[in-house]
This record gives sequence, C-alpha cells and structure tokens, in this order.
Amino acid sequence: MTMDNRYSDGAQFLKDVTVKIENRLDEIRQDLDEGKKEIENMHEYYWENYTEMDQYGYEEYDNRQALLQQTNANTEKLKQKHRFEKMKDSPFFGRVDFIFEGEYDPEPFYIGIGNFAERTGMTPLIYDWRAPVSGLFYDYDKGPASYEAPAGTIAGEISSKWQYKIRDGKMIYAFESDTKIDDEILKQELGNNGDVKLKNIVRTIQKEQNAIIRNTEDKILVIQGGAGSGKTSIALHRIAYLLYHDWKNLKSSNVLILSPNSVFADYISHILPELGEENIQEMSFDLFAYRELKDTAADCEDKYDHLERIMKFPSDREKERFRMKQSEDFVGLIEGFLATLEDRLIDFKEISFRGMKMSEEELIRMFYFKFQDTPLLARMNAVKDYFIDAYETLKGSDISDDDRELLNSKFDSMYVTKDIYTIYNWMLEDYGYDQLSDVPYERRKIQYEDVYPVLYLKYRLLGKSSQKNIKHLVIDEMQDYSYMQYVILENLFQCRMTILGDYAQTLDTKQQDVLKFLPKIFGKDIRKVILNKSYRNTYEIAQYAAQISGITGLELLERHGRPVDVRKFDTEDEMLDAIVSNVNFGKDGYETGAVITMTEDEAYDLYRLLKKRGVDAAYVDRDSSAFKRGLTVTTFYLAKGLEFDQVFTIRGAKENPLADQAEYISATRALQELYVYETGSDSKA
Ligand SMILES: Nc1ncnc2c1ncn2[C@@H]1O[C@H](COP(=O)(O)OP(=O)(O)OP(=O)(O)O)[C@@H](O)[C@H]1O
Repeated sequence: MTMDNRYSDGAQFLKDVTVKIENRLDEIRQDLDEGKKEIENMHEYYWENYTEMDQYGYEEYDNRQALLQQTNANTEKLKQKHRFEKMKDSPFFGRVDFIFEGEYDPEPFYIGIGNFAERTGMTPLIYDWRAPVSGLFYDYDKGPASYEAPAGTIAGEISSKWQYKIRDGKMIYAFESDTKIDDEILKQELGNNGDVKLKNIVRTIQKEQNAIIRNTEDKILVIQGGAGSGKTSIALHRIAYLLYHDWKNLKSSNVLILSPNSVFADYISHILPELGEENIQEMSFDLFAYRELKDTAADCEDKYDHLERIMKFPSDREKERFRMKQSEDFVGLIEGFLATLEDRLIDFKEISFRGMKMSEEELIRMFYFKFQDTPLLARMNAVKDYFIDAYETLKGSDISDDDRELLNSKFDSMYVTKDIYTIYNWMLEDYGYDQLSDVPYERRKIQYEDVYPVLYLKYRLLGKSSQKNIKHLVIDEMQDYSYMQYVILENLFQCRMTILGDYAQTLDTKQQDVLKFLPKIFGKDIRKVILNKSYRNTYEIAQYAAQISGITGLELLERHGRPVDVRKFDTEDEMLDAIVSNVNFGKDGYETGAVITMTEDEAYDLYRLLKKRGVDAAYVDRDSSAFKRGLTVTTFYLAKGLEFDQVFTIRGAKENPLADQAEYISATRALQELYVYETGSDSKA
C-alpha cells in the first residue's frame, strides 16, 4: 500500500467517525433534555402531592430515590457529552494495525483520549489510550508484539503504526510512524511554547514511561528521575490509567496528591480533566500538619519560612539541628522518651464516685497492663470508660451526662499535663536542646524544625487519624520530605503510593537519598524505577544544567536552541536593561517566562523595578495560587516543578548555602532560552 492510500484511509475514517460522534452527541443532548424534564416533573409531582403521601414515608422515599437515580444518570450523560465534544475536535491520534496470531489480515485499532463506539456495548471504533490493546502503540514498533487483555496475553504482529494530528476535526498530518518520525513528532511537541498548565502527553508517551503508567502490581512505586524526565506527567497519567482500570474500586475522590504548593497544584490541575477524569484532591503536607497541630499551637512555620531563614542567616549549628530533628535518630530519641514518660505524666489518685471506688493500685494495674496498648494520652479515657461500664452494670442504668462530665474531669486530672507542647518541651530539655518558648497558646508559633517531631509525638500520644478514604497517595518532590515525615506518612496512609522526585533538586544544603531509607519505612513492597532521559530543556540548557550539578549519564534529546547567556553586570540597572531587551512575548513571541531569584526579598525588589520600567510582570509568592502567561517573578523554590519558555536566573549572594541547588533548579525550568545573570562584586563569581 502506498502512503497516499493509507493517508486517505485515516482521512476517510476521520470523516465517518466524525459523523458518528455527532450523531451520538445529538442523542445525548436529547437524552439530557428529557432527563431534565423528567426531573422537573418529579419535582412538580412531589410538591403537588407531598401532603397526601403515605404517613410512613415510603412513597416519599421512592420519589427521592427515583430523583437521585435520574440525577446520577444525567451527570453520567453530561460527562459523556464533554468527552465526545472533545473527541469531535480530535477523535484519535494513533493507530496500530495488528495481525492476530493465526490470522492473515491486519485489523486497525485507532487510539484516542477515550473509547468511542456507535452505541454503548458495541465494539469501539476508537480505543481509549488506556485500553489493553493501546499498549501496542506505546510499547512496540513494527514486528511481533503482544498485549495483556483480561483473557490473557494476546500475541501477533504489528504490520504498521500511524501517528495523526487532528485539530478542529481536520487532519493536519498522518505519518506511518518509525523511530525517526516518532522522534521528530516528540521534538515538535516539546518545541511548542510552554503553557501555564502541564499538558497531557498521551500522543507521545515513551516506552519506559508507559511501563510506569501501566504498572498495577507494585504497592509503592518510587520514581527517581532527572529534571524534566516527565515524572509529574507520568504520575498523573498513571492515576488516569488506574482510575480507568480499577473504576469499580478507585474513584477520583480516593486519590490524594501531596504537592509542594498551590501554584504547583494549579499547574497540574488540567491533565486529568483533559483526559476525561475528574480532578483530584491535593494538599501540601505542611498545611495538613498545621491543621493537625491547631490545638497545640496557634501557628506553625512552613517550609518556606525555614528556607528563607537559612538563606538569610546561614548557621551550621541550626542546619545540623534541623537535620537531626528530622532524622531516624530523632525518631529513636522520641521513642526513648516515650518509654519513660508514663511515670512522669500520671499522678494516680484513688477514684471514688457515688459509692464506687477504684484504688490507686487498681488504676495502675489498668493503666500499665490492661490498656497498655492504648496511646498514653487516650489511655485514661479507656480506664474511665471501663469504670463507667462497671458502674452502669452495677446500677443497671445509664450514667447521666453531668456525672460523665464529672468523671471525665476526675480521670483527666491525673495527667500532670495533656499539652503536647509542654510534653515536647520536657523531651527537648531531657536531651539538652533549647526549649520552645513558654508562652500561652495564642502566642505559640512552632518553628519548622519542630513541626513534624511535635506531630509525631502527638500521634504517638493520642493515636493517629488514619486516612482511610485515600486509596492512592501521590508524593511529588520526594527528596524534600524527611525520614520523620515519611514515618508519619506511613502511619497515616496504608494505601498504594506513587512517590517521585529527583535527589539533585533538593531544598536542603545536603542531598539526601530517600531511596536508601524508604525501604526501611515501607518494607519490601517498594519498587524503584529510574528515568534517565530529559525532555523539557533544549540540548544547550540541559548540558549547562548537567555541568552545574555535576550529574552525568542523563540522556538528552537533540532539540537545539540558543546558547545559554551567562553574564555578570556592574549594576542592577544594566541587568534590568538586559532582561527587558531579551524578554520576548506577544504575537510572535513566547507564552511564558520567569525571572527566578533566590529569596523572596530579591524577587519582590526585582518585580518592583521591572514594573517601574513598564514591564508587565506578575509576582508569585507562597500565597499565590496560579501563574499567568507572560513574565513571572518568583523564587527558585516556588518555581520548582514548573516550566517557562524563557528563564532569567538571578544569582544571589555567594554565601547563600542553597546557591548551587537554586541555580540547578532554575536552569532546568527553561524550555527554550536560559539567561544566567548576576550583578556587583559581592555576587557569586
Ligand atoms: N513522552 C513525552 N511526550 C511529550 N512531552 C513529554 C513527555 N515526557 C515529558 N514531557 C514533557 O517534558 C516536560 C517535563 O515533564 P514533567 O514536568 O512531568 O517532568 P518532571 O520529571 O516532573 O520534571 P522536574 O522534576 O524537573 O520538575 C513537560 O513539558 C512534559 O510535557
């Protein structure tokens, strides 16, 4: 067959399938209209008749159920409508012609962002990229191939593979794919200008990425990958894949992403809806900790307070103490402290209540033996419940609320304190650390180094609030979580996890290899995957970044661009001039750019100066929830995980202990152009 013939096949198929999609859309719209009317009728019927409905409420109940069913059916239809509308624009992007073993003629399988059949239950005309057969498209070139179907392995041969680009229902191109073309298409996708949202990559998922996306065996999958290797993209596609395959069990509300901040959360929020799935919950661990500690202190520092401080006032002692407090050794210290805490925390006093007594010895026996597995601060409650049970059995009646209150306070008063903050201070004192300031609740602000140790202590003393609803946890930027944080996470979440990150992009002054300690915490359920190919940056930028980080062995895509512009200016004015003259947005220019500094103050100053020069820039700080098209001014730690067409990295003071990581993280944010600027004589040489 000639190329033209094949092209016309795809084009003909596009015509046919477009008509069919339109037909289905018409039907769905009609169904939706009828459904809406049905709901209105039900409401009307209800309001007209509810006074006469039977006294037991059966009819009312039936009515409500019917209404609920109809509403659910409508929601389902609405989702379908959205999917097909999207598919009408671009129904498919790939095709595999597969000759099943024992047969002669190839069967074409068209692949798109969702399944499409003429009618529900009929053989699909287009297959969802997550369907078993679509695996062929990502995993094989021409030749023998197989895929895993529910019935087992299906083997055969791929006679050809096609790549399509369709926009607004029109065929832009159709290529029979081979390695060279695939690479060209990938480069073209990557060469397109950056967006303010991370894009889906279904058209060009690479084989090694696909293996991760389609992995269902491993309970905990840990992905170490260099900057721009597609980790975040893959994690989100994996979630989409799991939602599709495990739809009975896993709903989008069962998935939680632990993300570094709101800008990042917004940045990744489009992929799942683009793929026809609902968006998922995300939260920063710091916010979670802060909420959990609300009853312990009025305020807690977050990671960014800590970072700003170590950059402004670098102190080796503080760095060391911080590291120690997040370490395995410190978990050990807390455990050691807990082992001796019982004696110190309780002052046993005989209980007597309306003629019933519990002696000190009895209390001790209960406390140390009967309820020894209950967390310490919840244990007296267990003893009290036991006491109340015995009392009620004896009297043959329930105890009054007032009496229960009275007993609560009697039992509680045996604790010397129940304040976690105070108990934590005892521990700091025991081990020779400075204590937290002894102030009333309203004035308490827990420093970042103590936030997670206090949270750990709290869970050990009160029990944890297990997050049962979450069945899959995604942890992005895994290198930024400490041993202590992982121990807490392991306690809170017993579910499947996708953990991803890059040790080179650490926000600590020293790299930590979380891959080393994760197995200690999560046991043998862990599987580790390493990604070595970088997709984001041009060759020139990736090489520059590799040279500053000293990382070797990263495979780079041969997508070329401008050389990196590294310059030192005598004055800030000259540097600003250079930024202004290189910024390139607008009709023929780029979509996104960033001026990235080390500290918040530096970012804010530059933002103001750029504004003064009439540059339309936006300032992104830790409270921001999105970044926009055009120029953004921000810090390296907030730019983490994001990408921009143009990046202006502004080197900070050379004493800044995070200078190297900052430069690496900033440089690897650039898609097309990178400028590394500094000013003055006191800057980094
Ligand atoms: N297979 C692919 N096809 C097309 N684009 C891809 C592919 N894999 C990755 N990319 C693109 O590469 C860029 C980097 O991806 P992503 O942000 O997921 O990487 P990352 O490993 O999380 O990066 P970092 O750690 O540096 O933040 C994105 O623009 C993404 O769309």
